[in-house]
Amino acid sequence: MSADAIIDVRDLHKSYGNLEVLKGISLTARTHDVISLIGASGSGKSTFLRCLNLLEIPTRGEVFVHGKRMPLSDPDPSRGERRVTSERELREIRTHLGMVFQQFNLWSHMTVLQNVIEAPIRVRGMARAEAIERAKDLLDRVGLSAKVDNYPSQLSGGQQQRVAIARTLALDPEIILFDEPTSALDPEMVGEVLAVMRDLASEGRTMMVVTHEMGFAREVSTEVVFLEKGKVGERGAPEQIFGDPQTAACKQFLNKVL
Ligand SMILES: Nc1ncnc2c1ncn2[C@@H]1O[C@H](COP(=O)(O)OP(=O)(O)OP(=O)(O)O)[C@@H](O)[C@H]1O
Repeated sequence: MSADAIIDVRDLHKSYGNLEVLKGISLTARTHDVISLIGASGSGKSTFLRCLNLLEIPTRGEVFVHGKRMPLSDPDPSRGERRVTSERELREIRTHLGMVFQQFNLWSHMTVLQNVIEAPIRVRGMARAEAIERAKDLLDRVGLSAKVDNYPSQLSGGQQQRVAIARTLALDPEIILFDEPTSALDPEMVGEVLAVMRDLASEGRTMMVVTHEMGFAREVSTEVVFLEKGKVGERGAPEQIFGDPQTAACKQFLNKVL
């Protein structure tokens, strides 16, 4: 593993009962990488992303974050189940991995500002005044300084997703995992969220993005990974994948979506 790898995934497998969803995926994300995961519906993109921070428990394979192995018991061939061996370690490692979900997942009983300051105060023990100052800066960056005292239900989907991004940034994670961040949005709101993500990429944030937005994948990624039926079908620079795909499956997929 190279020294600057933030996430190193080795031979990841995931099954739900008899359904084998991930069939051995290896992938490394280094500082400043923007990796887009693309592929047909059901190819395993979201499952892969959720295995990285153990929101799903991989059946086999390992995930290393900064060289530290995610705390999982060894695969048990008889039962196929693995368990988290240290909740404390998992919590610690997760602070390096931010995640933005399709459905925003904001706390509905908290204002926008409270949503953003909660984790820094609770997880990092940051002083309240400092957390508020930082949160206001972040909300300004995502264009929402006027909404700090609103509740999520008073915001559009695009605005809620921008709050979710600010909330993730508040912990200053080394990599941000985006799980189809624009899929739940009305079309007119997709652009404002992608614009924030483009800004993050241009300032060198390390990101892994499951997306159906091929324009974003093509223009912003440093690497595109095409998943096909739970395996890496093809991977490469965006100009390679979009300009000259090598596999029939990737060509067919791109013909359908472009
Ligand atoms: N909790 C679960 N239990 C059983 N099967 C699941 C579960 N989560 C996902 N699957 C199945 O795993 C497969 C891959 O799903 P996943 O959501 O990872 O695909 P995807 O590539 O992200 O698709 P999409 O682009 O439609 O979101 C699908 O067949 C799905 O039905």
